[in-house]
Amino acid sequence: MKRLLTYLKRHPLATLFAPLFKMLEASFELFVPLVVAKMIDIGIYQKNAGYLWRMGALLVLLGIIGFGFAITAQYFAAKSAVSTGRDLRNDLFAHINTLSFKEIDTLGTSTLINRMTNDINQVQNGINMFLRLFLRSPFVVFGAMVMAFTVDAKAAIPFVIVIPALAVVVFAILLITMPLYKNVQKQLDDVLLSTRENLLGIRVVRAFNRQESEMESFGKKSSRLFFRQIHVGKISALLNPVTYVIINLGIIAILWSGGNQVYLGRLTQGQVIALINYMSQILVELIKLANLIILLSKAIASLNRVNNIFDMQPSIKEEGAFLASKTPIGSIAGTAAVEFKNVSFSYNETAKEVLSNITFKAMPGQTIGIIGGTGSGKSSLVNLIPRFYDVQNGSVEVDGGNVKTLNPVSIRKHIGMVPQKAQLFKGTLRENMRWGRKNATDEEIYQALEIAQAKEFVDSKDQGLDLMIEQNGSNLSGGQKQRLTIARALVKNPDILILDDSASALDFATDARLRKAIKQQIQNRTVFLVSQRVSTIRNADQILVLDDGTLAGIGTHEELLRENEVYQEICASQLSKEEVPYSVKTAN
Ligand SMILES: Nc1ncnc2c1ncn2[C@@H]1O[C@H](COP(=O)(O)OP(=O)(O)OP(=O)(O)O)[C@@H](O)[C@H]1O
Repeated sequence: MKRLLTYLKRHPLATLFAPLFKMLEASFELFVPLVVAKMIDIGIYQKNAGYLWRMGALLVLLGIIGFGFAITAQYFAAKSAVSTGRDLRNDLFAHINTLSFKEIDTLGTSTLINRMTNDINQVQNGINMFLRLFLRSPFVVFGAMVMAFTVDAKAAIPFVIVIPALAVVVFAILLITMPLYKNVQKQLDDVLLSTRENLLGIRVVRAFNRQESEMESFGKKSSRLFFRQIHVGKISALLNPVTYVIINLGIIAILWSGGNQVYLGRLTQGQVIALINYMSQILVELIKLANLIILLSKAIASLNRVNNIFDMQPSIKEEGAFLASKTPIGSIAGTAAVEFKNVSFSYNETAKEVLSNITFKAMPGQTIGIIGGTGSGKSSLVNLIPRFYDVQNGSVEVDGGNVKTLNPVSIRKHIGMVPQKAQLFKGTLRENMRWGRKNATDEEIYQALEIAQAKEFVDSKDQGLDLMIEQNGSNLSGGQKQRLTIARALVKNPDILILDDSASALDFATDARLRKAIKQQIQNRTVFLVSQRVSTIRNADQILVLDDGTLAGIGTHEELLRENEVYQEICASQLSKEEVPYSVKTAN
């Protein structure tokens, strides 16, 4: 709540004017029954047409002024709500961008998207309604009661009974329904998450012919939402009949006692009508208030979920010593570009270690091949170099500095990372290529495309660097995307290039040409080549063989082929017998 207040304070005028104008509108509304009473008692009773016209005009005037105030209040309430929503959304997006992968993995992307969209929208709607009604409704309820007493204290006694009775009913129903509405909201979350996951993975769903079972599972979640909504709806539906019964009993009481008073000449007919009108105003406002409370309870639940993300602190902060961006890595003679010293790592403290006791040195200009079975820890290992995660034991050093003491942004400036999943963004090819270096020239981009073996296919498209890339690169093939992501990393001209299985969708010939071009054209750069293919890493200066998170061997292709059983097994499954002359125990 405190956080929300600081956001509302950024728009003080709109936030104050909205309830203020709503109160002014309500004040005008409270005079209407009095004017109607006068019309009955004087205009109709005395058959005074002139008076009726004047009072009629006054009613129209009250209506126009009230309408003006209502529109102004609505404008300010919407302005405050929308501005607060925008600020919250921007700040939450910025905050999510500071979170480390550890937190993002824990929360999950779908949850984060939900917080950014649905939850902030709920908060926005809550603010809008709150500013419009939180002062107006209680003001009208008590104002109408006070006005009723000014009409006639004795005849207004039913108000003293009806208002508390109404309040008790409304709040009892709210008390029962509020937790139920929370459940509805939770289920709605579930449905939204499921929708998002299914639509993002629609190709996989179709490929596995899972439509039926996915529809069934979605149907179940959707039905659960339906039943929860119906259940809470049934209880909420009691609100209207019960409140109408109470109000009508109040009206009967007013009519009965008021009628007697009119008969005795102590009260006029107009005054009785005014009392009935005030009773109706109270009913309408109490129902509005109940709806406001329901909406607020949803908005508060959403606000709490947004706050949970705001309260989450990044485990890796953008602080620490700066790795000089102007001095290339490898300038200090004898210092390794990257060094792992007894590194052990797991994704969370309680989980099994994904990497255990890894020690190796990558000297500047060396190419390091990393090979191992699926899930052996190859991607996890390279993700530690740009400090995407922090290790639990040992240390990862870049250019002689422990990454834990270095500002992660400054480390990443030196690294060109090509992740396993090729990810491009909507925009032109040129915009995508400039992600690592804003001012890269077309010539530099073409040079990178050439090394990445992507120039030919870019040239085959008429638009060249203006080629429009759709969301997620959906208008490109898997291999084309991979080559473009490699080119994007090369445009950055990094000191350390990490290719995490980035050529898996390329044919062998293109893969070979790519490696040759990297070797010839990017010298003095340290390159990490992660692959499951022996052919990709066999010419590396050093090959790390990973087996279930441990370093099973380190050396050149020839050394490992001679001495390392795990490597021999991998080679035996991929290379010809002539290329693997050594005995392999479990070769296939
Ligand atoms: N974000 C994560 N959170 C939790 N566990 C993870 C995460 N990423 C990977 N793992 C686990 O860490 C282990 C190593 O995964 P990693 O991706 O490093 O293997 P890999 O050798 O690169 O596999 P592949 O060749 O299939 O890409 C696996 O058991 C995997 O389940």
